[in-house]
Amino acid sequence: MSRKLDSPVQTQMAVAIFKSPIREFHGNNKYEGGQSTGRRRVFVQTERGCVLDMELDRNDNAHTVKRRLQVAFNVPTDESSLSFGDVVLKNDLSAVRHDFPLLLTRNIMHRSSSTPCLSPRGNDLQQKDKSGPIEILGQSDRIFRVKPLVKDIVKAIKIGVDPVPANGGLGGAYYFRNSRGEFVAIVKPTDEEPFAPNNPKGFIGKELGQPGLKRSVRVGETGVREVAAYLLDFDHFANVPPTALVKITHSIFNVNGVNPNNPFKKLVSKIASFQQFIPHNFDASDYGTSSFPVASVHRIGILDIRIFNTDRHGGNLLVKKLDGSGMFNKVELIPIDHGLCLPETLEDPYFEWIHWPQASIPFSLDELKYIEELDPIRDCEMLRAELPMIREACLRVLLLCTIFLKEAVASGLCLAEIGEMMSREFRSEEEEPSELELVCIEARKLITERELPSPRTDMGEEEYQFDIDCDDADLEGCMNGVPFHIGIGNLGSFRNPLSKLDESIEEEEEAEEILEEEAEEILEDGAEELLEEEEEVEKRNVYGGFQPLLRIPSVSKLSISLKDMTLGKKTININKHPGAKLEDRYTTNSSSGHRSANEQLPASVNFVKLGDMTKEEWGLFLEKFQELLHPAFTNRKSITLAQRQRQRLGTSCQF
Ligand SMILES: Nc1ncnc2c1ncn2[C@@H]1O[C@H](COP(=O)(O)OP(=O)(O)OP(=O)(O)O)[C@@H](O)[C@H]1O
Repeated sequence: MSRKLDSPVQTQMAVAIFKSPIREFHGNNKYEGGQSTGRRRVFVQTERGCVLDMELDRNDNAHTVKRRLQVAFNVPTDESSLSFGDVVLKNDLSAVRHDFPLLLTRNIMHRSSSTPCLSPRGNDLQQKDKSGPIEILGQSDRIFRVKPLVKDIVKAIKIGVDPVPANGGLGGAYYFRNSRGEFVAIVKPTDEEPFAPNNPKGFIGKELGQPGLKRSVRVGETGVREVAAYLLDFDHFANVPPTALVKITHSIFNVNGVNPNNPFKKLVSKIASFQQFIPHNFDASDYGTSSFPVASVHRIGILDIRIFNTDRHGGNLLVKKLDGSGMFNKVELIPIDHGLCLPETLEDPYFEWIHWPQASIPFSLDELKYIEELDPIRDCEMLRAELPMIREACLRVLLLCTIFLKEAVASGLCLAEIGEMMSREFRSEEEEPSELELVCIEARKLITERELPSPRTDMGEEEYQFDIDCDDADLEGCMNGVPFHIGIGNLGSFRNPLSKLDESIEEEEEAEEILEEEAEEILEDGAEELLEEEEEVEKRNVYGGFQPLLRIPSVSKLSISLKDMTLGKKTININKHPGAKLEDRYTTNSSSGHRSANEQLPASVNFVKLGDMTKEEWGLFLEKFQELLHPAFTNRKSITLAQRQRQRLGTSCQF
């Protein structure tokens, strides 16, 4: 049963501070070392974006915190969940770190539009935020570059220099200015991302924590990725502008349901990414790419590969003329907008640079040294320390891609080749796994075989749900002039792993829906145990749900192999146009101007999951993955060679 909550307008009056037991705070210093004393300040963010400051002490547990939040939101403790990154807080709060946001959600996941949402109640809760207008979350040394910017902006706000909304992009973004009126930072609130509840551009329909524009990046979690990209850009190698997560309070921010032109618009607090504004002349989609320095393209490419960037389109590369005279050879590139990197599962990355000539030029010595010195384990530890809410699945992607980069470079591959091996191909509207994904599929198959020593006897024929049209014989053929052989003879009728994995997502979703419906009914009767089941669903969301029965056909030769074959009958329609800016991929098609998330989200396919493996399986998987890389790279080199030979032959034939 849902309790009556406040009106949508009140709902959106984000409140930062109210009286005890959720207290006021005035800066960070007194909490330094708070973790060791058990006293911590946290920001509780609701699924609709409201932000509340709260102090935890050593005696607090999830229940006591929820009880306090019950006072604020009038939602019973057994109807809400509190999470910190991957961790759904049941009792122990030791995972929670000082100064970081917790997410408060209601347990019933699918609500009708009339269902009220978590909202602070009562006028006494509004507008009592005495903390600074901008507070940097975390105390990392690495964000020292952001501090002076914050100071400048706070000064400017005090004398009435207001921020300006940015027009570009799908999400809400605001340019904050200094006292001279110059742009100093761009701020992107997490609840204004595409499809988030307070998106100002009409892309709404989801709540924080749900799958977002890309299913593998949850709504509200792009900001943490922006910061991760900056932190991973050691020595400012790729030139990512300094970025931090902040809690920021201003009346400019969008709250759907509140008239933006209301002169009495209230202050609202948001959790947002805060990035230094870099003056620039163009973006890469407006400018001749031949003038881009090879080193800049390589450095940005190296970063994109490490972080598995799914959104490196031309608009996300700012171009700054260095000489001011328009001489083409003097430009600097600034990579921005890393909100869609480090997805929770592998999908199709997008690398605008992939066909630029610079990407085919071999790496320089200093680039090779930088890559050689990358230590993905250290990178993961650093991110866990600096951004403790980052999800483990994202860190697995970072680890995997860094290993892939290092091994590829050691095998002599150039940037373009590495990018191509990570990218999927589209053939007649069907999306096929990348070579990287094929290696992962094979590695998973090998570890699954280890777990199930005699698959032929363990698995009945009925478990093979998706047969493909394929003779009971090995496949041989020739692709790009390179002969290939795929050994499938032993398996007979085998199940298409790609279809299976896709199907399993649908099954999982159906199962989830049923669970949620049941949960709704039983919750009405106040049944406690379903909450736990719901948390299990949440966990399965996080880890993807391990499927021990997942069987992959025996593919003896990688890469060339599956990549150039259609393995199943299942057609996956991908509604996207690689290369387009995100905003161009989504168009308004409803008269209200609001785009429903479910209407607009493209179908996406997941060929291989990483987050669902246990620690032990993950270790084994990485071992197999590395073993399989060498043949995959050798194969890629022979394809490149064959292509070059064909090109040469083609050229000579013209004469
Ligand atoms: N650090 C920066 N310095 C200067 N301008 C910036 C910076 N970051 C973003 N911008 C500008 O703000 C615009 C919107 O930012 P951004 O692309 O990051 O938003 P978005 O909503 O995530 O976009 P998209 O829909 O393309 O993913 C950009 O097109 C760019 O012009």
